[in-house]
Amino acid sequence: MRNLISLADLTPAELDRIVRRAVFFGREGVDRRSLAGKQVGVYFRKSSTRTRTSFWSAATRLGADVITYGPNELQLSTGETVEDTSRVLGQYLDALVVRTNEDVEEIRRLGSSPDLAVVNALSLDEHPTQAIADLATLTERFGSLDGLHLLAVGEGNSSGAALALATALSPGLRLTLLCPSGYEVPKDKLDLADELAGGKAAVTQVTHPDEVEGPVDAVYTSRWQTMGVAKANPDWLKDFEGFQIDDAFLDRFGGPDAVFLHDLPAVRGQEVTDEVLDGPRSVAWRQAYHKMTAAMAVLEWCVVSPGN
Ligand SMILES: NC(=O)NCCC[C@H](N)C(=O)O
Repeated sequence: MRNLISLADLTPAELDRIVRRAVFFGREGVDRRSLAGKQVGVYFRKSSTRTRTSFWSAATRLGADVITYGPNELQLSTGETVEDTSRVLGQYLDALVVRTNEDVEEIRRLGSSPDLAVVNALSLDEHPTQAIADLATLTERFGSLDGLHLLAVGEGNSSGAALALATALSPGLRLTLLCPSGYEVPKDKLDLADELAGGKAAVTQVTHPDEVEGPVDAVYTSRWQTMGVAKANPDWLKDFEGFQIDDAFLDRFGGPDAVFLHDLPAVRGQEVTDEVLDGPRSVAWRQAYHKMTAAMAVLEWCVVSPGN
């Protein structure tokens, strides 16, 4: 059993293997039995459309049985400790997939039982399985991550932080984060990315579009209002002027084969226009599909770890 709580816990080879496995599922089909007889819990304390359903579907397609818990269904909500919860659930389950409003360190406590593999399906500060789906989408599209330049635009949220760590672990991939001033990916995550890459992560953060050094192969955005993160400034939308991805933005930074990614859900007409999200350069819907192949790859890696 092993946890997948932060990408920072992985080696470059491990991340590469999980991403390749997700691409493999996308190519060869998603009905496998490698988790037959296993039990997977899915515990979501926040809203979810893609991640919860894709993990459930992934576990079922791999042959596991699934039990799901809403925000108030475990005794955690009546005061049982996280460690006691982990110790008990580890006797029934092989894996627990968790989405919470806490940070990575809180999920680590839930992963304290050696008998339970805990998967971070979004914490306040990192969204590792999203980044795995994102890298699988890019690998499938371009054949390799080597030499790609990804531009991630908008609020520097958990998806942006995960992309920074994933980039640090993916030699040849370059990431530019374009976040309005005051909404950047936190410095501790960028420092961690640097540390992972031996002091030279190919990650740059800028706060104005004029500072982006293109061209880029992919433009990524995320909903500007991150779940559970209230903005101090009631006029915050003004801070995001010039950050909407429309065709002109894609033309300005992207080369002819550039693609558009979005972790979804989208607020159409805000961070992205319909023409881009539904247009020929969008791989956002395939990216959503890869949430499931990534979930399969992660569950296998955590619970059974087959060689391919
Ligand atoms: N694909 C997803 O997992 N979407 C959920 C929202 C992610 C976004 N980064 C947020 O926290 O608001």
